[in-house]
Amino acid sequence: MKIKVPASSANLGPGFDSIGIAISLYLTIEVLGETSHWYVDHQMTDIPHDETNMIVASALKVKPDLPPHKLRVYSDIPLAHGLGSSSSAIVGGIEIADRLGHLGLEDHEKIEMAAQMEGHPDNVAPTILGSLVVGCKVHGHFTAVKAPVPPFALIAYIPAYNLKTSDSRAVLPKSLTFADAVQASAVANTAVAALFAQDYQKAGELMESDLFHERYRSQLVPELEIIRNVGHKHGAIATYLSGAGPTVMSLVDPQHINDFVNGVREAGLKDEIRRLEVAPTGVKYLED
Ligand SMILES: Nc1ncnc2c1ncn2[C@@H]1O[C@H](COP(=O)(O)OP(=O)(O)O)[C@@H](O)[C@H]1O
Ligand SMILES: N[C@@H](CCOP(=O)(O)O)C(=O)O
Repeated sequence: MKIKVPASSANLGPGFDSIGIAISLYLTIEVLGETSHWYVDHQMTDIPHDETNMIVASALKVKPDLPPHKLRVYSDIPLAHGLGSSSSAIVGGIEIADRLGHLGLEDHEKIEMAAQMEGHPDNVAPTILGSLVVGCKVHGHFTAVKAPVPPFALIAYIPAYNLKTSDSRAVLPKSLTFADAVQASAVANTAVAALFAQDYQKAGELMESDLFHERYRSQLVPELEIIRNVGHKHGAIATYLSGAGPTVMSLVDPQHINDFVNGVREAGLKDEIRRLEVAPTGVKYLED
């Protein structure tokens, strides 16, 4: 059995810890036979091969008595780059528990479990449901709603350096004043309304007006402001910090992709640029 899990790009600017989009990079997990102990065969550096591996640990949180198996893992999701690798690992683990344990979990139950493990639903909800999802925690439980997908190309600038989510969260303030929280959530609310209304000029402007996290994190990812400025001249409707960074994501008019990419290169940025698609479906189970 095989499990295919998309990556995700969270926040979309002001939707901090709430909004995310599933994208066309994948974690693939092959579940091989039963063994005496869990073993994860993979080529990633500094990632455990035993039951402490995040995929196995997540599966065991859901069903502690799962019999040990050998897994083979392939991934084209860069680790610690703001493209949701840890959420994909968690969601993959939950799917293993569901399939091997014959649990018959519904999507909303998977979202609840995954978001409880990750702490927020913005990566795990699109990874489970596919496409663009808005979610939150209310009365201790997670809930999520699919939103229309903007018809723009997703162009990711993926810096070579890593940035762990925990390090990027460490620069955020512990609290906001009441007035700042009201203003930041009003921007986010209006951005979501513009996405549902498919008013992309307004949505783009509001996606670039986050007040929750980007201003604190831009010191860690100087490429954000540079690419945002390129986008204003070369056909992007919005540029935001993908997840906790360092990937910078731009929504670009498909007719202007070459202009935009040339603009990024002319601005002196030399790391990887990838055109990604929105993944319309979330985690998938494939018989073989
Ligand atoms: N395929 C995987 N298998 C096991 N652990 C993984 C996998 N992908 C990610 N992780 C774990 O998640 C960590 C990266 O998480 P994080 O810092 O939140 O960055 P990201 O933005 O990529 O989610 C890795 O160091 C590793 O511990
Ligand atoms: N809302 C979180 C999202 C983290 O996403 P990741 O892809 O960097 O794990 C945050 O901004 O910290």
